[in-house]
Amino acid sequence: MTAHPCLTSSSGSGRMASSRLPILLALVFSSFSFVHSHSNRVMWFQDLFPPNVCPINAKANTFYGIMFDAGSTGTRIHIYTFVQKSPESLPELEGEIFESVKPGLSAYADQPEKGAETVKKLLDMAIDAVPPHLWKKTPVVLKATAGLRLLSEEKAQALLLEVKEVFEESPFLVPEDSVSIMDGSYEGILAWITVNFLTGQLSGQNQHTVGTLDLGGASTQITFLPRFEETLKESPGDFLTSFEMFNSTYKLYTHSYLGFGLKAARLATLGALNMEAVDGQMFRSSCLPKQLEAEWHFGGVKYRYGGNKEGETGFKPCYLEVLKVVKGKLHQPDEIRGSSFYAFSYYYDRAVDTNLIDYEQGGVLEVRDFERKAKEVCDNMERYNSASPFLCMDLTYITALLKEGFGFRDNTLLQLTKKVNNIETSWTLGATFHLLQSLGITY
Ligand SMILES: Nc1nc2c(ncn2[C@@H]2O[C@H](COP(=O)(O)OP(=O)(O)O)[C@@H](O)[C@H]2O)c(=O)[nH]1
Ligand SMILES: [Ca+2]
Repeated sequence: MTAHPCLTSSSGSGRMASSRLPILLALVFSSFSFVHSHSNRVMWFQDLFPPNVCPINAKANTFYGIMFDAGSTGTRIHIYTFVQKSPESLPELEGEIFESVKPGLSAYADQPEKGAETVKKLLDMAIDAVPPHLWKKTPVVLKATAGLRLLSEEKAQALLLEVKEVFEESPFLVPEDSVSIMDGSYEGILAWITVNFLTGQLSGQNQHTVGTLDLGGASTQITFLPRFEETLKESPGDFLTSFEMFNSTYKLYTHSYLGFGLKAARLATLGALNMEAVDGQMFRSSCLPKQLEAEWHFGGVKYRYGGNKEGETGFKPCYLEVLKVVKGKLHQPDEIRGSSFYAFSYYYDRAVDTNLIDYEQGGVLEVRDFERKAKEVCDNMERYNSASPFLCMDLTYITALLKEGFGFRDNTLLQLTKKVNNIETSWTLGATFHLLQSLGITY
């Protein structure tokens, strides 16, 4: 029996999202979201369309791009669908299938084959999602971020090599350099491209671009388009990068701070970052519940940590501890103090965890909202015991990073966003545009 072309199958709980986003015109959205929970599930529209007009599989002008984000805390696949309506028009982004696994590749530092296996499982989703006749034309790329940057060259390369083999055994197009560690400055720029593309700021005449803040597990990025001459003059040279996209050149301020992601900051606060032979040693902090004693695995290393049994706990001593991690370590461009930023990843997750924003909707916060919440959590540590024991430390770190690290004001506005028009706000979309452009497929 021939399968209906609308029939897709999925190996996990992948999410299919779609939104049509013409690139240079005003945005018109028609979106839906769909959750696969079993394999071989029929798409919602199977009965609505005869096979020859199936809206996804039957389009001759549909093409795909597969981008893996090998982050420090997880590996994610983003399968983007594009549609070119006529030879003259620019392709539109139609939708995204997204799935993730934990832990990230760096947790397999000593078992690279096992690490690559997690990538293979995700790639099987793409086999189901992309019609077979397009496999050969669909590029697949993996870019690793801070988790792999922190591993030794040898261990990182062994992981990348195994992943490359998985790609080469797949039916997809494997471009040169398909598996690599991404330069930190690209991480910020590509996320900035994604957010500003999705919010329509890269099209038309009046572009009011927004700055972006990404807080990962091991590194954090800040990116914006400087408007003031002083910013260009006063920023260190390697914080400014020119980038060409959609026929425009953007001179962006961007920096990736390695070791300043949320989880790396936990280790730094505990005094355990970059420590050799930490096995058995107990790290204590006033940011943790007094009686707590536990173990934590990060980047393939086991850490023992606990509260200040006898000493102080609460926001004040915690803030002082965290301050040591950030104070004087980050560049503070004056220009950003009064502007607003899009913030995602762990900024978003911790705001959701503490009911500052809704998980689906996101929301707008001021920097001081994180501080207020940090005080509430740290000064009532036992009440928040059910959530992560690191909640107080995480919120205090976010507060210190924003205020003392980047130099934001208490009332600086943060637009907390996970998705725009059903597409994940991740650097992966910007990276896919860049990839398609470099392959001459589009843009
Ligand atoms: N909005 C969004 N957040 C993501 C995505 N992928 C990862 N994150 C968030 O990124 C954080 C983890 O950072 P990770 O990428 O593992 O660490 P990094 O290597 O230091 O960047 C978590 O808060 C995740 O929720 C995504 O596709 N979209
Ligand atoms: Ca990341």
